[in-house]
Amino acid sequence: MLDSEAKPLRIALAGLGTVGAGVLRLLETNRAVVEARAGRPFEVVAVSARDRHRDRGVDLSPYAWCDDMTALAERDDVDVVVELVGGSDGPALALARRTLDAGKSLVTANKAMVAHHGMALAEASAIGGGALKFEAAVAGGIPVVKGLREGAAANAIERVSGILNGTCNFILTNMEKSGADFDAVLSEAQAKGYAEADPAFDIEGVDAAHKLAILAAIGFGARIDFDSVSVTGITEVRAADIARARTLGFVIRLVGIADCDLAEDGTPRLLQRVRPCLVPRHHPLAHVDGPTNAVVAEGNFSGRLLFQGAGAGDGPTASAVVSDLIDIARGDIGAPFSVPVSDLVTMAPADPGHRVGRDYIRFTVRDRPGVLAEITAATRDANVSIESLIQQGRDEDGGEVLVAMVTHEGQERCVAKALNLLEGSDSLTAAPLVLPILRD
Ligand SMILES: NC(=O)C1=CN([C@@H]2O[C@H](COP(=O)(O)OP(=O)(O)OC[C@H]3O[C@@H](n4cnc5c(N)ncnc54)[C@H](O)[C@@H]3O)[C@@H](O)[C@H]2O)C=CC1
Ligand SMILES: N[C@@H](CC=O)C(=O)O
Ligand code: NA
Repeated sequence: MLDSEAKPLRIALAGLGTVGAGVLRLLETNRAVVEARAGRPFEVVAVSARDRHRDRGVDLSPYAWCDDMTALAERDDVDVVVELVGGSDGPALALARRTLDAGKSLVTANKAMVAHHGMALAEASAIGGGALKFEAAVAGGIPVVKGLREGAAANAIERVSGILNGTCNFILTNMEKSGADFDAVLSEAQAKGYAEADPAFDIEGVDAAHKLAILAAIGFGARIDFDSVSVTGITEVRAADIARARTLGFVIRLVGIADCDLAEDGTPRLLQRVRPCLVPRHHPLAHVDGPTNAVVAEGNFSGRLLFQGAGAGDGPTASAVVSDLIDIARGDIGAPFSVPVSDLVTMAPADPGHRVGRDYIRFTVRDRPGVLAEITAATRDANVSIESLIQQGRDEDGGEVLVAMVTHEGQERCVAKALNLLEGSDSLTAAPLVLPILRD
């Protein structure tokens, strides 16, 4: 219940784009419910963005305007700064550091900044005493940071995986359903506010990698290691791959997976990868469509946990930002990751070569005799066993055809060796595309 005598939570907001304007709208619409749950009034004191006069569909007149966003951190009338500007470095990072160094709390949706600087920010938060919260940074509106940090806290987490980028999922599912063109669907995702300011972060898989690195840190109690995430985006996936995958009983989704291996001396190693995968049609991730995200966490006592919901867009992301503000208003300023930053372990990256799995491999080849023999000689010499092979169509000009194969289970290093043997071959017109097949 709202205590009318309680001190208001005084908020400054930097960034008034898709998410920032969404936060102001949510606070206007849901003020009563938000304040009742927080037990305190919420007062937005000041705001900052690039353009004061842009029409955002929200009334900015009640709030002080700051041209210099980093000055928000110095204001005596502010308890918490909400950073919704974006960019791993630059003004967003300067604001975040100054906020935490001033002992104030920081709420951010900026996964790029948390993936690159999360450890330093967590240290600043521990020293200054302000909270560091970033629920909106991972899978938008899905309460997965809280879910892992609190709900699954009793478990050793064995694996975290999921569909972590709404833009890519929107593109892949639209290409699958309507045969739409990649660029047209990307423009639609941008218009709907799902994409990053630079959509290359989305389609090249980097945004999903940012989120995976954060989830891995929370799940495994490890220091964030963004640099060791192996990343492949969706730019090389063609409509023809989606069609062939469908024929074989799969859909294509961009999936991030983080799990552990034991090195020979028994120390745990971390494997983090983002790749377009073939997902069997009966798998729960195959039904995650449009901008929806889903995170699967495997706990040693809870079993498989599935978190699913809107991963992008103004409303869902604003919902996550304001839930962090409610936590801060209630006095929850606990460790931003699952344990205090000084207790997070450093995990070296694992070598994926010995991992066993099945792959879809698509070759783009010249339409001439002997090409298939060349490919199968390479797979034979690398000990890659082929389960099925489709060669379809012939270019009208007789130039290029696609050959798609699915392998039997085998070590990843064998597939890498086969591709190595084919490198530089005059029969291939482009680098082969390898899409792992997700297990159940
Ligand atoms: N759009 C979405 O669905 C989601 C976005 N996020 C994250 O939320 C953050 C904000 O994203 P959006 O609202 O989509 O971005 P946006 O591009 O719509 O808005 C960014 C805002 O920051 C301001 N800004 C940018 N650079 C500035 C600078 N140098 N000085 C002053 N103001 C500056 C812009 O004027 C604008 O008001 C990003 O970190 C993004 O990754 C997180 C989850 C979902
Ligand atoms: N660009 C991101 C926005 C949310 O994090 C996405 O598409 O998922
Ligand atoms: Na979230």
